[in-house]
Amino acid sequence: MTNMRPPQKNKLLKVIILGDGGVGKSALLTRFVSNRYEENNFHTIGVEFMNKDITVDGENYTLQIWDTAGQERFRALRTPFYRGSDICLLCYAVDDRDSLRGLRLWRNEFLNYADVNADRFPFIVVGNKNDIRPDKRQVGREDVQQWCAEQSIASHIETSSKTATNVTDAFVLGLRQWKTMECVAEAEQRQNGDTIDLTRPIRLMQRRSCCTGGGGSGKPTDVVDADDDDGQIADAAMRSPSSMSRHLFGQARSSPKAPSTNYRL
Ligand SMILES: Nc1nc2c(ncn2[C@@H]2O[C@H](COP(=O)(O)OP(=O)(O)OP(=O)(O)O)[C@@H](O)[C@H]2O)c(=O)[nH]1
Repeated sequence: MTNMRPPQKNKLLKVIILGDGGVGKSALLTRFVSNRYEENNFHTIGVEFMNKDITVDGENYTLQIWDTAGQERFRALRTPFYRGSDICLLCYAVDDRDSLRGLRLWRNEFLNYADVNADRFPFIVVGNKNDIRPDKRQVGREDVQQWCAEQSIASHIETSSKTATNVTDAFVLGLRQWKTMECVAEAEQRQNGDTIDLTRPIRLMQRRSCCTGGGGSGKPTDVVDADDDDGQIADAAMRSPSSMSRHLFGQARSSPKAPSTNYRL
């Protein structure tokens, strides 16, 4: 007989990346999951996702990250996939002022289709391409801080998929914000008497309490500890076991990033 506990499954969180076409959403995903960067990317058509295992503050997570098409003409292809998101990265490029302005529309589109409480949802504003020459920069940190304050968004980070700066940190920031909000929601639930939402049975079963200790024996790709703050730091899909392959929804594209498995609607 043994006292060993069975290995705990990773918590599965759905992360969605939104923003104008060309700000670098696909590059961010590729850098985070595969640690690769390609200079010439094709526009995403529809949506696609990749999974990535990560350990943060001693807890194991599988992030299912959805990259969406930024071009307006693909709106109908991407919006059905907003539901069930746990974290949203709102992405702009620091050399494109309009892409920051556009985030208000992206946030509204997400709120419309994801049906979440705007005040209780972890939005992270990500300013990509911060490797560009200073004279090319169109968005200063003060501009973003002001924008975030107006939209009541607490978290902002600048990244570069090209130089791999802060890319993991952006996802970890989202994860920590999600965890904070879950803890607040759980505390409120306890105060108001436990209420079980029977409309979300699968997701409830997938999660352990966010306030309990970590552990688990998954095979994390990245490990981030609590102290690392300053350092480099559609339901069928949710059940996908793959952690590295890229899955396409909508039309496939002729891209060097073609996935090993394609799903088409
Ligand atoms: N300098 C620089 N260029 C980047 C960076 N990330 C992406 N790019 C470039 O920006 C272009 C667009 O990148 P994508 O990742 O395809 O942009 P996207 O937001 O996914 O675009 P859509 O698929 O149309 O929504 C590509 O040519 C990339 O090489 C970065 O961090 N720095």
